[in-house]
Amino acid sequence: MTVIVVESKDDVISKLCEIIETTAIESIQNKGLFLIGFSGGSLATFLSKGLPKIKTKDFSQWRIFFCDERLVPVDDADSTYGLYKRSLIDSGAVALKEEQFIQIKQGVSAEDAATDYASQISKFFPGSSLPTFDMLLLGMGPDGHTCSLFPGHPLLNETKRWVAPITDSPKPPPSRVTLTFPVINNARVCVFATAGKEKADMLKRILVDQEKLPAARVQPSTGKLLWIVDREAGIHLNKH
Ligand SMILES: O=C(O)[C@H](O)[C@@H](O)[C@H](O)[C@H](O)COP(=O)(O)O
Repeated sequence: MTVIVVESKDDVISKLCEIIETTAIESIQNKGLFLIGFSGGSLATFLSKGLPKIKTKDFSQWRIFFCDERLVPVDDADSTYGLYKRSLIDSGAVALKEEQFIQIKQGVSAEDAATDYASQISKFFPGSSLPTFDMLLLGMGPDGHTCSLFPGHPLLNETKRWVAPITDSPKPPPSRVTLTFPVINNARVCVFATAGKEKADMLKRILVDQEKLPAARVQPSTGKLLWIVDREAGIHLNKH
C-alpha cells in the first residue's frame, strides 16, 4: 500500500488524475482498452474538475464502470452516472460518449439491476472467474464505508456475486448496486482519493489503527493499493 499526502484538495485531484492518465496509457498500450470504475460522492467532483485538465484528449479506448450506483433515474441529482453525464459528457468537458459508460439498468429491482450489471461486466472479461479492472477509484465514507459496502452489513461477506444489490443503504438513497470485495480486490489498481478534515479520524482508524472497516478491507490480492489524501485528512498519519 502507498499513501501519498499532498497539501490541498486540488493537489489530490491533480495527483489522482495524473495516476489515472498514466494507468490509462499503459492499459491501452497493453490491450487497447482502459477499464476503470468510478465511485460517486466527492470523487465525482474530483474527476469532473480534474479529467478535463489531463493531457489525454482521446478517451475513445476508455470504458467506464461504476464501483457502485444508486438506483434512481439518471436525471435524479443522486444518480452517480447522471452527475458524470452532466459534468463530463453534456458539458463537452472531455471527449467521452454515453456508450462508453457501462450503465446500470434503471426501472428494475435492485436484484435485477445487479444481475444485469454483472452480465454487462462479464462481456469485458469473457471466461474469467473474476473481472480484473485496470483501476477502481474509491471513496471512503465518514463511517469507513466504500462503494456501497457499509460497516456491519452482510454484503461485506459476499464471496460469490460480482455485483450485489442493497436496499437498506444507511447512506441515502437506500437502493443501490455495488461491486463486492472479490471483484474490488482483483483489480490491478485500487485508488482512494480522500480530502477534508472530516475524514481525518476515520482515516486514522483505517490506516493507523487498522480497524477492519470496509475501506480497510480493500486489499488487492496482486494489484496495487494507493491512498491519495490531503494534509487535512492525513493529519493523524505519521509523516514518512
Ligand atoms: O455513491 C456513493 O455514495 C459512493 O460511491 C460512496 O461509496 C462514496 O465514495 C463514499 O460515500 C464517500 O463519499 P464522500 O467522498 O462524498 O464522503
